[in-house]
Amino acid sequence: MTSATKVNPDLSDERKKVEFDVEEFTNWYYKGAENVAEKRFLENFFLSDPELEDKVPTSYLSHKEKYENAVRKAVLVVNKIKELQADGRGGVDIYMALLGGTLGTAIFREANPITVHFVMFLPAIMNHGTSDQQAEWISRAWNCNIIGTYAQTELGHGTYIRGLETTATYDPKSKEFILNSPNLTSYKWWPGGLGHTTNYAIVIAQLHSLGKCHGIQPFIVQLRDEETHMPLKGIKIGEIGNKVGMNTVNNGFLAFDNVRIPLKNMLMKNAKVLEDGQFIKPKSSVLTYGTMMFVRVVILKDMASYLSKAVTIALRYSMVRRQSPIEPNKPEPKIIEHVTQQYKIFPAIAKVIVFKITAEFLWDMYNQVTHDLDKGDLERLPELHAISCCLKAVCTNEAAQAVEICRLSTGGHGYLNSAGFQDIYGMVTAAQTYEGENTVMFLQTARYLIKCWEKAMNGEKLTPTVSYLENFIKGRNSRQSFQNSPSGILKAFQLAAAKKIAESNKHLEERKKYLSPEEATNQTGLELINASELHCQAFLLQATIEVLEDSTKQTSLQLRSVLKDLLELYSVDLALRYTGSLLEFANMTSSDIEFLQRSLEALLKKLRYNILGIVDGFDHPDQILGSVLGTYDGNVYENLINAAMKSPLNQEDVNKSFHLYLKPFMKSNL
Ligand SMILES: CCCCCCCCCCCCCCCCCCCCCC(=O)SCCNC(=O)CCNC(=O)[C@H](O)C(C)(C)COP(=O)(O)OP(=O)(O)OC[C@H]1O[C@@H](n2cnc3c(N)ncnc32)[C@H](O)[C@@H]1OP(=O)(O)O
Ligand SMILES: Cc1cc2nc3c(=O)[nH]c(=O)nc-3n(C[C@H](O)[C@H](O)[C@H](O)COP(=O)(O)OP(=O)(O)OC[C@H]3O[C@@H](n4cnc5c(N)ncnc54)[C@H](O)[C@@H]3O)c2cc1C
Repeated sequence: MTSATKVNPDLSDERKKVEFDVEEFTNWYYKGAENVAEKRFLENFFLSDPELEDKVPTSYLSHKEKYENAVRKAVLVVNKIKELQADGRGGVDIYMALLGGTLGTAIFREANPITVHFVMFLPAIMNHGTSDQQAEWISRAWNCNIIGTYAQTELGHGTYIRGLETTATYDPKSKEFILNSPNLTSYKWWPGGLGHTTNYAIVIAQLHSLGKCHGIQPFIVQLRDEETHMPLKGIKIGEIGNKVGMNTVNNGFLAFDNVRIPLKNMLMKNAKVLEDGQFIKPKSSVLTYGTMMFVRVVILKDMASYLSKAVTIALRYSMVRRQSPIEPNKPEPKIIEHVTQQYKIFPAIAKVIVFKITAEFLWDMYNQVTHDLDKGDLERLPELHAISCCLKAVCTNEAAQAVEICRLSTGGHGYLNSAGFQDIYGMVTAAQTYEGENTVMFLQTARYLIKCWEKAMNGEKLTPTVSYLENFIKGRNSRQSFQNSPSGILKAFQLAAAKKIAESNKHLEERKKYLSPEEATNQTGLELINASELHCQAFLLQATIEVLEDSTKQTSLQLRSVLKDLLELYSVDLALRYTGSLLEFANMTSSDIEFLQRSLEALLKKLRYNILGIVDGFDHPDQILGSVLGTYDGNVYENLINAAMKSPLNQEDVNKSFHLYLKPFMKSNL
């Protein structure tokens, strides 16, 4: 991955000090040399296409130009994917790479305007459609003959989906549903691509039949004419305006005025309406929520890749930027020599690996559970729901925080759009809200944990992600002293999570004596969130310990040792961030904290000369990073001035505003 330009000697010197084989790490990280070759092939295939390159940085485009440029590219990208598939190449992974991920964001800078078509519209038809409905819609959608979105959230309700107000009323005479938006708060609001891109949508609406409401159900609805793209009769549609980030996505609003759709357009794999209007209940009412779960699982993978870009930029920059002598009369060091700077970046690098490992773990679990669901087995659905909710919350919260710290670690230059952090942050922080606001996600997990606690107290067997509660109840682990090792810290977190769940449950039960169960839950919300977060942190650490142990058996000693250091750094940092809970619940003492602090400092020192190999090993070409501060050659000052010269204002020496406003203003006092 060498650059044609001369590499900044500060960075090439650093590379000489890396003790392990960077390519070996890359192959380990992407699970095999074949995957790395495929990744590089795809990156080259897409990024070498001049049509996908921006002549002017997209941040200088207007809102409308940004959107139009993104749609142009989306079409090119899908056509290129089809080209690859015609050559017998690629499956779902290509979509993963291009709809989100690092390659997709390199092309779009913000996001792909048709991501929701692939990530929600299509999966919703697959998950909720009968085989007849799949036969009718899937191939048209897959070939993009129709483009759809997932219209669930409304102006008035996003979280509490049982409160959605759009209605779909069945008319047995015409065998049609009539869709209506009874008031302003029932307008659909936020669906990706809804504004001007899509012509179909999965609409989540309250089903009414034979005078009764049967709760929310998914309907497939045509919104625009397939030829003219004009909104169909009774449909009011538009875009909701520009946002913190993801401005290429064209999130929209939508209202219905007596829009009729045929009976067969309700997705009926789970619940059904018969021709006479009779409603057949689904096996489980939560099956309607399946599409959301799929996206929560996918989000985790994306967090690891977005964060891997941010840390690469921050670390490379820190190895060429020199500022502030540490010893008087000595030259200014690379800013990475300031220990506080190391602490801003190294733990975030460890997080990339932890999030990626856990995302893969969760992906396998998701596939297993959906396979079971297809056979009618719902047993592990609550567990998957619970773990995916808290992981989505912890990983998006921590990624957003870490990206912001990376930006701050690059000082003033990080505030420039050309540094690349703004686009990454825009993507990551959006995920804190979409697909379930994070506080609400923590509360969903807590609801499950409390149930598990009650089961464990009754001696019932628990599923693997919560089995540590059984150990706690049987008295195992509870009297152990705190141990400063990844597995010791894991035990401490499991103990803290178990005790916090127990304590929350105790307070919940106390409150239930004088409050309704729901209000008691509300009053206990702060503790429940805390319990959920501890549970999630324990899970992240456990999954990483297990996977690292297994997957590094075949690696070189040098690589294994660096990965072990990173795991230790991750766990020590985690323990230090949660001292409050560990002191309260996990037999930690103040001397343990002192020891952890020293371990942290020692680990930063130990990793100092190997850490560049890790970010180089993430293998992001400059185009993927999209940052003047993170290029492989480290020539940041040349990059900064070159990027500044691309500003439209720098294309002329004098701007017309001088003659129009400044000059008359400045001369007016004469
Ligand atoms: C096909 C191939 C294609 C190839 C593709 C290849 C892949 C390519 C990938 C490329 C990368 C792309 C990157 C991503 C970009 C994304 C774009 C952005 C998209 C953003 C989209 C959105 O933003 S779209 C809207 C999401 N909007 C929410 O997310 C609402 C949250 N709000 C709730 O989710 C509920 O409203 C809430 C709170 C549960 C209360 O609902 P409620 O009141 O009914 O629930 P209760 O609390 O009473 O819970 C009742 C019982 O349901 C249980 N349960 C609840 N949910 C469950 C569930 N999901 N599964 C199972 N069980 C569930 C619960 O555990 C209870 O169980 P129990 O009774 O046994 O305890
Ligand atoms: C970039 C982006 C893309 C999106 N794409 C789509 C899409 O394609 N399709 C779609 O349908 N939707 C989409 N959404 C909408 C998104 O799913 C919702 O915004 C999200 O679910 C949060 O709902 P809300 O906006 O109603 O927030 P609210 O629920 O109003 O949250 C506001 C505050 O209230 C708190 N709160 C709410 N309920 C509770 C509770 N029970 N307990 C404790 N606190 C609570 C929250 O924690 C938060 O602090 C998108 C949103 C964004 C930002």
